[in-house]
Amino acid sequence: MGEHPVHALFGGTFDPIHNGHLHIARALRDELQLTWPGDQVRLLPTGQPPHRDTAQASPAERLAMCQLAVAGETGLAVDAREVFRTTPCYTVDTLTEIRQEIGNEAPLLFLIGGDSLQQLHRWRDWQGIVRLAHLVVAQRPGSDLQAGLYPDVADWVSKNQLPPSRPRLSHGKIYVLSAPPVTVSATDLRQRLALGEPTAGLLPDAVRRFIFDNGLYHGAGRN
Ligand SMILES: Nc1ncnc2c1ncn2[C@@H]1O[C@H](COP(=O)(O)OP(=O)(O)OP(=O)(O)O)[C@@H](O)[C@H]1O
Ligand SMILES: O=C(O)c1ccc[n+]([C@@H]2O[C@H](COP(=O)([O-])O)[C@@H](O)[C@H]2O)c1
Repeated sequence: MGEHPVHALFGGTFDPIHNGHLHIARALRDELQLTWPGDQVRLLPTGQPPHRDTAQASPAERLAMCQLAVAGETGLAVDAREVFRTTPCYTVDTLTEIRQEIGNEAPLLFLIGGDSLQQLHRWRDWQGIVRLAHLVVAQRPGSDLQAGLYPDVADWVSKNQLPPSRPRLSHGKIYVLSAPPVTVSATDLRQRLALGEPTAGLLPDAVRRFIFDNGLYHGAGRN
C-alpha cells in the first residue's frame, strides 16, 4: 500500500464548469498532496444525471468546456466515460468500473459539494459507494455539514474521518476540504449568461470564450 497512484473523480453536470468547480478540484489536489506520478483529479461530466433535468449544453459542449478548463493544470484531467450515455449514470456503477481498472489497493476518491452530501442518502447504494471510494466534500455556502445530514450519513461521517495527507487506504473514509466556500453556481451562471450580465471571474477564460463563440446559454456573448 502507498505506492499506488491516487485516482480522484469529480462528477458533475458541469453545465457549465465554473471557477467554483476548479477551486475545489485544486483544493483536493493540494490538501491531499496528490503530487506523485500518476496521481490525478479527473472531472467526470455526467451524461444523464440521475436526479435532475437534462443539461442545457450538449454532452460534447460540456466535455469540451471541461477539457478547456483543465488544459495546462497540473494533476487535473477529464474522464469522458459517462458524458455520452443516454441512460442515467449512477456513481456506484462508475466507481465499480473504475475500481476494476485500478485494482483493489489503489486509493479512489470521489469529490462532491456539501449540497450533494446532504442528498447522499437518496443516491443509489451510497453505502456501496463508500465501500469503493473515499468521499471528499467541499463546503458550499448554505450547506450545513453538521446539522443538514441524513442521520445514517451523519453517523458514518462522524466515525470515518480521513487525515489531511495523501491517502494510503483504498476507500471508506471522508475528508472535508478546508478550502473556504465560494458562492459560484452553474444555475446562477446560466441566468447571468441568458441576461447578458457580467461573468468575469466566475468562469475560466477559455470556457467563457467557448460559451460566447458557440452562443451557449442564449444571449451569451455580451460580457
Ligand atoms: N461553488 C461550489 N462549491 C462547492 N461545491 C460545488 C460548487 N459548485 C458546484 N459544486 C459541487 O460540484 C458538483 C457538481 O456540480 P454541478 O455540475 O451540479 O454544478 P452546480 O454549480 O451545483 O450546478 P447547478 O447550479 O446547476 O446545480 C456537485 O457535487 C456540487 O455540489
Ligand atoms: O448515483 C446516484 O444516485 C447519484 C445521484 C445524484 C448525483 N450523482 C452524481 O453526483 C455528481 C454531481 O451531480 P450534480 O447533479 O450535482 O451535477 C454527478 O457525478 C452525478 O452523477 C449520483
